[in-house]
Amino acid sequence: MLKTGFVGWRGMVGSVLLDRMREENGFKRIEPVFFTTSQVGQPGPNVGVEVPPLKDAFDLEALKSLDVIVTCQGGDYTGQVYDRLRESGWKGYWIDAASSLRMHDDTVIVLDPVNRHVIDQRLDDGFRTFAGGNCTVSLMMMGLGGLFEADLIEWMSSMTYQAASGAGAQNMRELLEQMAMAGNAARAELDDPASAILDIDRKVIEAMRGDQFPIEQFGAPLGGSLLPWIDKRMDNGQSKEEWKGNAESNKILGLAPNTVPIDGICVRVGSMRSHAQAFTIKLRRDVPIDEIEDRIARHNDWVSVVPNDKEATLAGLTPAAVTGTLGVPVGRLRKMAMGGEYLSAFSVGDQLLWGAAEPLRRMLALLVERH
Ligand SMILES: NC(=O)C1=CN([C@@H]2O[C@H](COP(=O)(O)OP(=O)(O)OC[C@H]3O[C@@H](n4cnc5c(N)ncnc54)[C@H](OP(=O)(O)O)[C@@H]3O)[C@@H](O)[C@H]2O)C=CC1
Ligand SMILES: N[C@@H](CC(=O)OP(=O)(O)O)C(=O)O
Repeated sequence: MLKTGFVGWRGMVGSVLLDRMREENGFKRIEPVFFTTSQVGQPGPNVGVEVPPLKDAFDLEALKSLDVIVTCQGGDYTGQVYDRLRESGWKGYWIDAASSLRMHDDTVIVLDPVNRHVIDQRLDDGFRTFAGGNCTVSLMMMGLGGLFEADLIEWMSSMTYQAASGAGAQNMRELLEQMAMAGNAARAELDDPASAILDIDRKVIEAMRGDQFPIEQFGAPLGGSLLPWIDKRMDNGQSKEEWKGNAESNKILGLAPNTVPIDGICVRVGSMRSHAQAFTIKLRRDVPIDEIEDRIARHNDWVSVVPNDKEATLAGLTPAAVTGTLGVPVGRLRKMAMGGEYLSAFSVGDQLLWGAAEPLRRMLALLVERH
């Protein structure tokens, strides 16, 4: 059995990973060891098999004894440990949720329903470092995998609607605090059906612009508003989140950079934990819409096509409908006014499941299968 260390399992992504592993009986097939940066010696989590007390996540000797390390602890941790571990001669498998190693030449970005062929090839070639993709990228590729597989996409623009969870647990709390404060600012007027909506609106915007409005995490009001910038600025004016769309997607598919150009604007909205994206897709040829729907729906077990009507869209193509599930619905599929080669699409997916934890869980399961 592969001796597998888990770092970052207490965090948001790590907790979702543990839940999924419990659901799939994943801990029965490995020898799990749990690590911590803050609680050394305390009991490990209940995962249905006996586990030793928590070990120090910076203890290189303990890490070197492992066959596999799965980390959801973040890029800072990876930066402090990974190189030293490899330099010490450790040849185990490193599976990472963070972005820091993704674009390294010796790292494979894992999303096996889309790039199992790339993963298998790299494993045969001796690759030992694996990273989950950016949440928006993974969810986009799960949704549109059928079009990529058939090489139907010439280029694509993706406009995102990203949930608060992508920024972290504290940000989810802050979003709710903001919503509560905005609502409470107009409480009396809301309780009075005769009050004027413009009075309500004025009180809410005053609260949102006031000194008491909680913006420590996001830096600006998100509840009742939106934030059209995620992550750092790149030299070309893109945000880093936008840059990842192109760079990571092509790498996932094993393609040279920019083979399928992908660009757009990434926007934080007031969803809790499901990202949504609107796509403008330039097809290589004018493919009939029923063929497009068929290719999308057949690509993997989690994608589904939502009929392009209001009732089905509101019932199934929203963060409220999708959160907590592994489903990746794709809808609003139609040819655009620009011509038959231009396709619109909209997708939603839970950014902690397929967007973060699930590709890592499946990569570990794949290693278990091969050993
Ligand atoms: N959030 C996201 O959407 C995505 C995140 N990622 C990557 O995963 C990394 C981790 O993200 P995320 O899970 O959101 O991080 P969290 O902030 O939820 O958790 C990170 C670590 O904080 C420590 N911690 C301290 N206090 C607490 C507490 N009260 N409850 C739980 N943990 C606590 C834990 O480490 P310890 O047990 O050692 O104290 C935990 O592993 C990110 O840095 C990013 O690189 C990747 C894709 C998506
Ligand atoms: N940046 C993503 C979340 C994330 O952690 O992305 P990455 O794994 O690429 O750092 C978001 O804010 O929604």
